Amino acid sequence: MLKVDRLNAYYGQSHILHDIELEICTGRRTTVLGRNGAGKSTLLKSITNSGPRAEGSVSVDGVPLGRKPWYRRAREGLAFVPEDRRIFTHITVEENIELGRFGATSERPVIPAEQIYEWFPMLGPLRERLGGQLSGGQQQMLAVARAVAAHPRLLLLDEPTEGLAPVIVEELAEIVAQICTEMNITLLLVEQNIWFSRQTTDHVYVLGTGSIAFSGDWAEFDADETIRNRHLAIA
Ligand SMILES: Nc1ncnc2c1ncn2[C@@H]1O[C@H](COP(=O)(O)OP(=O)(O)OP(=O)(O)O)[C@@H](O)[C@H]1O
Repeated sequence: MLKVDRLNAYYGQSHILHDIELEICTGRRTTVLGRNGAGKSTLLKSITNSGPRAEGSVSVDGVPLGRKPWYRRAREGLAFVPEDRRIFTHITVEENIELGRFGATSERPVIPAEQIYEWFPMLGPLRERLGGQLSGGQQQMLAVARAVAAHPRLLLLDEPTEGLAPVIVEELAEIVAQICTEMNITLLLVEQNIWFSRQTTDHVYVLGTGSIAFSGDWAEFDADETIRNRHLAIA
């Protein structure tokens, strides 16, 4: 479904990503693990054309994405939750979710509000609260809720667990896994949190400094101590 071919990305003169190749089939859930500074956010920003200068090709279902920005792709079923979440702070939780709905189509009908609050029980009592009055964990829940409100077919998540309390990480993992399964969403997650990745995905890439160092399932990942020691600094 999503294919990334020989992707190179640059910030000014700095060559950050080197010949990245990724392939994610429909309905698969994939994580890209990497240390701080490995290039995870740069990868998602390159795919979504929202930052670095990128060369190479990114296609969805065989159609090259070109330079059209990702926020204009909601109606194509593509959703992205960036690291900074982009919550609208001066409108309510309900209105933030409402805004996410504009990307729905007749083939991918809008998700009713009640279904969203069932998936994200934390948000129900906060419906009338302004986005700017939420905690970090509540904002992250809202960012994911808004992204799924239009029933996407492909969801990109940039380090959703960053700065969250362990109990919220656990809740978010359960929700992400449930939603992706129920709606058959293809997921590309970039993370440092291996536990969260393990709960939510079935295929792992490891990004060394700017290039793919490993690709496999969790059993293969667990068997490869060298990869974990060299690129993730865990035993
Ligand atoms: N706007 C920018 N301008 C110049 N260099 C940048 C910019 N953003 C990131 N970089 C550099 O690109 C490299 C990869 O950064 P990136 O943010 O993609 O890493 P990351 O794996 O997402 O790390 P983190 O987990 O810390 O967010 C780093 O060396 C970083 O300093």
